[in-house]
Amino acid sequence: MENLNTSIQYVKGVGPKRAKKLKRLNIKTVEDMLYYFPRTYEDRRKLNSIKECRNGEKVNLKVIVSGSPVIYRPRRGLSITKVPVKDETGLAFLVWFNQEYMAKNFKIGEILRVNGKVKIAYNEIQIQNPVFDKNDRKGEKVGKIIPIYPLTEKLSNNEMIKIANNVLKNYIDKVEDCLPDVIRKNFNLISVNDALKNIHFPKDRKCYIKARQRLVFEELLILQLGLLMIKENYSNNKNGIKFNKVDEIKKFINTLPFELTNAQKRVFKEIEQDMESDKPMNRLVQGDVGSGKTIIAVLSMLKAVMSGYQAVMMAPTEILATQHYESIKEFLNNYNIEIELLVGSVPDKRKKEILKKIKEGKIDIVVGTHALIQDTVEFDKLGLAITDEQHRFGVRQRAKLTQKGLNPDVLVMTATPIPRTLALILYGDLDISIIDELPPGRKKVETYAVNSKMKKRVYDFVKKQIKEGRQAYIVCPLVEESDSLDIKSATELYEELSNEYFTDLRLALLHGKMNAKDKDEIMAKFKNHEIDILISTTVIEVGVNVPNANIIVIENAERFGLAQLHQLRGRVGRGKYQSYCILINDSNSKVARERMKIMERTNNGFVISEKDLEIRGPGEFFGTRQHGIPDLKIGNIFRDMDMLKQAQKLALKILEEDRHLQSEKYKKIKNKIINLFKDKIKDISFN
Ligand SMILES: Nc1ncnc2c1ncn2[C@@H]1O[C@H](COP(=O)(O)OP(=O)(O)OP(=O)(O)O)[C@@H](O)[C@H]1O
Repeated sequence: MENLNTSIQYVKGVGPKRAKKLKRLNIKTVEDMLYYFPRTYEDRRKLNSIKECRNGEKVNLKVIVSGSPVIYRPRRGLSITKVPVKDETGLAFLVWFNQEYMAKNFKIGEILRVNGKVKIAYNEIQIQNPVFDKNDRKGEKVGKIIPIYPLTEKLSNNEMIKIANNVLKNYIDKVEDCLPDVIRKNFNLISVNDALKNIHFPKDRKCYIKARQRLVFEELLILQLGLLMIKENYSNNKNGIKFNKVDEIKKFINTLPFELTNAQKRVFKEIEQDMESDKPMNRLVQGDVGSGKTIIAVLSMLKAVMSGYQAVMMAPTEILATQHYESIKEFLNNYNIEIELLVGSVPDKRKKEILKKIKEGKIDIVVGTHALIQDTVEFDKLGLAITDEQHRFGVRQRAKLTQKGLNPDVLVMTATPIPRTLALILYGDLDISIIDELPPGRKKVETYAVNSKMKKRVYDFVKKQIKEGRQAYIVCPLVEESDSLDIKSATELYEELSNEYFTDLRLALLHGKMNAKDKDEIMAKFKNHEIDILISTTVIEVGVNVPNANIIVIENAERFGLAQLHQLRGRVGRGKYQSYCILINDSNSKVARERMKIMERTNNGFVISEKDLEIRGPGEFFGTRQHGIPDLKIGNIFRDMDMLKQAQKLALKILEEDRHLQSEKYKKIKNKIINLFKDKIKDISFN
């Protein structure tokens, strides 16, 4: 049973107790440990001298034990063990607290390599709780680069180092390279064995970089291949629905109050072709804020319903689902089409009725939130599933919705433009359509970044706009990670503004913790212009459409990422009025200043997302986790962009040559792909 699937428990130095703790880190087998990478490293190669010791710094010393260990017990419950040591430059003490057994470890004259933090106390140089190697041998702890692992309770880094060491010693030869030799050669990658050894215990920086490169490349290639294979698998499945050519659609388009933009026409054509083919559609529609995605969804649903199927649309929030529901109803009010809204706040009795009707096929179009993916929702004949993602659903949730029909067509909509390279990873399983044109007549939202000293002037400006008949949003500061604090700050701002600046105007407060009915009511009032200023947390961030609102003030704008600012700004500039976005911020940080400048300069979401990638640290707003793609262990889709591009190219080439990875040389990589995706999506058959 000596293979990589061997339970970690049986590795030397582990045992059942440690195995339990390792399980918390998701390390169950030898292989898991091999692929459990250090989070960082500490370079303990350079030796210091005692003379160089500065308070608070970490040092590596080579010393000789110069006297007998002494134990002090200054008070009950505290013992101090001190071992005097020296080198040519001075004298120091190794110090441990409540570890009297340490005293037995040392003999006078013994040579040690020691690593620890310096504490200068009572005129003594102390190294407190140090780690050490004996006999002047470069051992496990001092004299080399030491890996620092992500840890869990009661499991120390030293224990992890030992385990990693044992695993490498006993199993590294069993690891087979999943990358064929030609790929390794072409991309100048080291063997997996060397890479694993050096990622845990790098000899030097160069070895580390080589190791990381190899492992990142492998990881990105596997991910990209997997996503492409899922897409291929899906689109080659001939058992999709063949929707009818529906002439009525043309008539319907002619009755719209506006003409479709060329981009909308092109994208809908792509959708129509997909829908009419016998393969299931799996398409992403990316469009900048306000580019008119809703009508595309409406047209697609109309086509599905006219072909005798049901359609469903899932949105990330109740406000948005309600809004979609209302606009779909309005667009389709001349047709005899049953449309229903299914969200968490629908009362149980009503919900039951709706569910029954959906199952019996009496409802044609259902719009809703997550409530839609519950098991109780069953369709009679689901033909089209649309998700309005705004970065909130993942592959799995999408799959859950899709499984409610028999290979229904799938349309994913997103308003967060993403550079193509990233879209290929985040939405690698989808075909992509882009609405890269705004409806005519839209004016650029004028954007100004100001500091909070200007607030009064900003509010005066808001007042002026409202006097002219417009409406405004004021977005509250984002409070870190805490809903309740968010609400507190929103409530305070609301009170301050109602009592001080806008005493004669109609204000309302909107935040995520309000119940759905209240939220809907406020949104409805705002839409009907019964409210002048909506003070809100970021719940309005996505998709809200009130064309008469022409000004948005964002407080503490520096706390938002660029994509989010762009989304928020997208709430205005949706009608015929010149619109304004005021970013209030007092931050002096370079990144914040740069963000504000970009916002002032451009209204184009695609440009903004490219810039965002350039200036921002990785992973700030679109954590891959949200997308449901497997977590990356070592690669970083932002920092490793170059490698990502290479891996993407290679993946396409490999699949061109061998669509199902059937040849012997890809067998190992195929197994890795299947393994990686197995818990993510059910029923993927890589035949
Ligand atoms: N071709 C068009 N010409 C004029 N107006 C249009 C056109 N297409 C859509 N609109 C209108 O533009 C507004 C924005 O459209 P929609 O709400 O679909 O945007 P969106 O793409 O969903 O944006 P967001 O992601 O910001 O919600 C709506 O009021 C819609 O009726």
